[in-house]
Amino acid sequence: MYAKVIVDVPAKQTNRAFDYFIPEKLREWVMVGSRVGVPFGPRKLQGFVVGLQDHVDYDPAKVKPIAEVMDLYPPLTPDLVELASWISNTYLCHEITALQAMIPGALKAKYERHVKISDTMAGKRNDEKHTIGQHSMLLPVQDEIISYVREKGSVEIETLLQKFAADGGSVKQLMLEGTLVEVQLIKDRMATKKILTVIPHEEPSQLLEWAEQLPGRSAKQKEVLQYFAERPYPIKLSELLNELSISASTVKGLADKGWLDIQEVEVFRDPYAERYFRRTEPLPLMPEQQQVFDRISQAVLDVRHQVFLLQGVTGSGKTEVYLQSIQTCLDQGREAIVLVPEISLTPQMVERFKGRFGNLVAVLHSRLSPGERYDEWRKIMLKQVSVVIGARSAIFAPFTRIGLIIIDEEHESSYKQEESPKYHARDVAVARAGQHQAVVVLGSATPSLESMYGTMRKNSDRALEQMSTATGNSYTAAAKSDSAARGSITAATTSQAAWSGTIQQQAAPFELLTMNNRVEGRPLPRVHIIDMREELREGNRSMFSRSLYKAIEERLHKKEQIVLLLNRRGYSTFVMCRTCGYVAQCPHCDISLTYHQSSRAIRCHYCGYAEREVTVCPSCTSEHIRHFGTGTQRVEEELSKLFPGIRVIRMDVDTTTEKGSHEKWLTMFGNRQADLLLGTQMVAKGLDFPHVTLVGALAADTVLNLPDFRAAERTFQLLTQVAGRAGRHELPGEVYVQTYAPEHYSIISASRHDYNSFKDKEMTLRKFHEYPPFHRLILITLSHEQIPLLMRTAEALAARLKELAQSLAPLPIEILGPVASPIARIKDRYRFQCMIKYRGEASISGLVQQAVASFEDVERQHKLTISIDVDPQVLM
Ligand SMILES: Nc1ncnc2c1ncn2[C@@H]1O[C@H](COP(=O)(O)OP(=O)(O)OP(=O)(O)O)[C@@H](O)[C@H]1O
Ligand SMILES: [Zn+2]
Ligand SMILES: [Zn+2]
Repeated sequence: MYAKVIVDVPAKQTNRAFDYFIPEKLREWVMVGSRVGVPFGPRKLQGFVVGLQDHVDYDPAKVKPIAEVMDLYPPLTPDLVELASWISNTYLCHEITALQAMIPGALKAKYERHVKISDTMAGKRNDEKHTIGQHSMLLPVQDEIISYVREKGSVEIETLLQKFAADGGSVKQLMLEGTLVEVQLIKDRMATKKILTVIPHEEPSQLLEWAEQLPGRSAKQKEVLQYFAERPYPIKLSELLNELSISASTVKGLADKGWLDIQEVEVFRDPYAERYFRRTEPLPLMPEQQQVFDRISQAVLDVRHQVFLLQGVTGSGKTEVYLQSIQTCLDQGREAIVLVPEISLTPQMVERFKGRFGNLVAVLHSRLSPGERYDEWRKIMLKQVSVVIGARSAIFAPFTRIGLIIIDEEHESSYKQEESPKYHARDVAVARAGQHQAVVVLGSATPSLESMYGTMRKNSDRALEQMSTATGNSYTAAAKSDSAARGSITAATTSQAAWSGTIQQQAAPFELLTMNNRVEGRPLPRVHIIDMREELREGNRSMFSRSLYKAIEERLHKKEQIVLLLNRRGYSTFVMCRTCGYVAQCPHCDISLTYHQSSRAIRCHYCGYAEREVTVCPSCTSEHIRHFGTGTQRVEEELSKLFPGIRVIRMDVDTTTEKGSHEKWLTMFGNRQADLLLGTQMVAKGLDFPHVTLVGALAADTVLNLPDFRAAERTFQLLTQVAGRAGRHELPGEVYVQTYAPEHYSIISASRHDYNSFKDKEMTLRKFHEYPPFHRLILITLSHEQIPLLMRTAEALAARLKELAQSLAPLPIEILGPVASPIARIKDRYRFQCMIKYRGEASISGLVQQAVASFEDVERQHKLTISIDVDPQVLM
């Protein structure tokens, strides 16, 4: 038997599977998805088994054996292995990068250099050691070193050198003469947590009998046996000691007699262990909810792969539909994955799922410690749970019987990962659901235009797609030919250049489901647009319009609650000299520094560079330096000036870094310990507080000015979402939107809760400008320290792309650029970009791969980087 293994080296030369022989003793253990240790050139590396086969078509003597298997159960399921290959093809990343993204950080390999006693020495006495040819005297310290290593089996070199620090030379000597040999071990970054546990393995009657036999002075031991006779269950050693006020030696004495067992038992680090979740029952559904639920649950029951786009206004009760659909899925004995944006993975959200499904739910988010994350993941692995709720990467949960995948707030840009693998969780979800004949529900009040387009797509795209797949295949040969074998390892025959698996490259059209009403017929809040230019003309220079000011005052009086959104990205946070116009810039990036009031420092958000605040202009020495404070901090100050005694909770990156802080603030707000919740986008999503009757958006339109074709869409989404926080329960809500662009269609549509008019207008514009979703984009960013080389390479790459695009003539492919990136320098590296615009669902990955491959030498020799982003969300 042979295994195909992808090794732990993200490089072009190793981006394919290598063949290894499976030794007899490992046959039972090696499966598709196993982690294995394999010899690779002079090293030993971790790798993933991606395939098994009976024979190889070349001299089997050249195939090296697998050295070890890392896990009892493979950490990846076969469908995930296939998905990794799809991701690598779709998003143009190394396959190992995709595989690594699917397992928890705790399982990433840690390579350790150890020494052990050489095989020839193993059976001998220390003083029988031989150096080359001659017998040598054994120094006492060498004797000690050998005995130490012998006892331990193997010792990390670092540890050994530390222990025998004074005699480092002796260690080296022993290694040189071959008494000690170096071995490389592959270890996990994190071990499972084990706790000493006392286990009674005999009947209570037997325990009592033994208690009788004990002499009188062993009263404590008697007590322990009696304790277990009454309560014959395992208990943590520490707990037992505590409970009976005894010492460990008492219990150990009993264990030595064989009357009790003390064992290390694996425990799960559970971040929610101390929390109690009140059980909830399914609510009787509203008519619109019922219709939607019927469609979804029928597809689940039919075991039919279908993607639904659920467009439901804020407060229409989407979550209840998710919960009941999941129940259908669980009743069928299948599993469900729920993705929510990191930022809205709030305690409120977790509570709703834990409340309904209790211990069947695992939670995965980035605020867990690596240990907690690992343990939640293992609960999935060991099938102790059937629902996982988590951020983006939870789409890789190692379930094997997926029936339903839900993506809440599907329009969120955070579903796209910005580092390699640069996948979009929504597209991965559709692919994975296809593997399982599962249902996908994309839910949002403001669906992305991409998903909306998915419901409009006709089969005419098919023809185009088939055409391009055929062309894509012609690149397979090119990719194959450059696969130089390494050492004695022979290249596997499969090439990864063109997708040939079972995942459909193009899914069937999505089905649109809508819910236009809030539950129990509650009205959507009334939205007022405030023209801030008008305010200025009337002499109001404050950041609050007169009407918003009055509205806040009124809520404070009525003891109702307020949510204020400040979209920080567009707000002035820089340091400027009012005399000469100097703006403090990062010396390493082309970006202005941000003022942080709490630390009185100015910082770069890209590279972390920081300096103390300036009081004198470095350019003209004027003292008229103006600090435009971090948006939210300044608003907070202003609020307490205008409304003395107002209780404000501020939520932004500065106040939510600490673990659990998110939860703390929201609980406080929920308990009405504050009047006003002020924050960045964090306050816009998913929150459901009954006493919030007023929502204000300060500087609503700042995103509109960003150089991004999605600016209008993002503005519309953000305003609709934040407006949706008001009046969700009995009390009706009201919203104030302050803007300098009151006539913009995104703001007008949002104020009327009119998704369709926004969508129609925006679709028309996108189509006209040939932007997504009608065309697709691939962004290629090149960076280097020197402009001339960078420019030359960027131009050559663009030319190469154009040349290759020519050969696909009937397909409309446009190569734009190269141009300097909107942020032209980051961390002292200049940046240029090329954009590829193309039609249809065509896969042009082969073309891009081939073009980029011709610049590999430049990349290596000059440390130039070329990064590829398929379907980019951020164009900076
Ligand atoms: N069938 C129902 N009967 C009574 N109350 C319901 C029903 N369905 C949902 N609700 C309640 O209505 C409120 C709004 O529901 P939910 O938060 O699920 O809306 P949503 O569509 O997810 O909104 P958003 O997009 O703003 O997050 C919640 O408090 C929820 O408990
Ligand atoms: Zn100045
Ligand atoms: Zn910087």
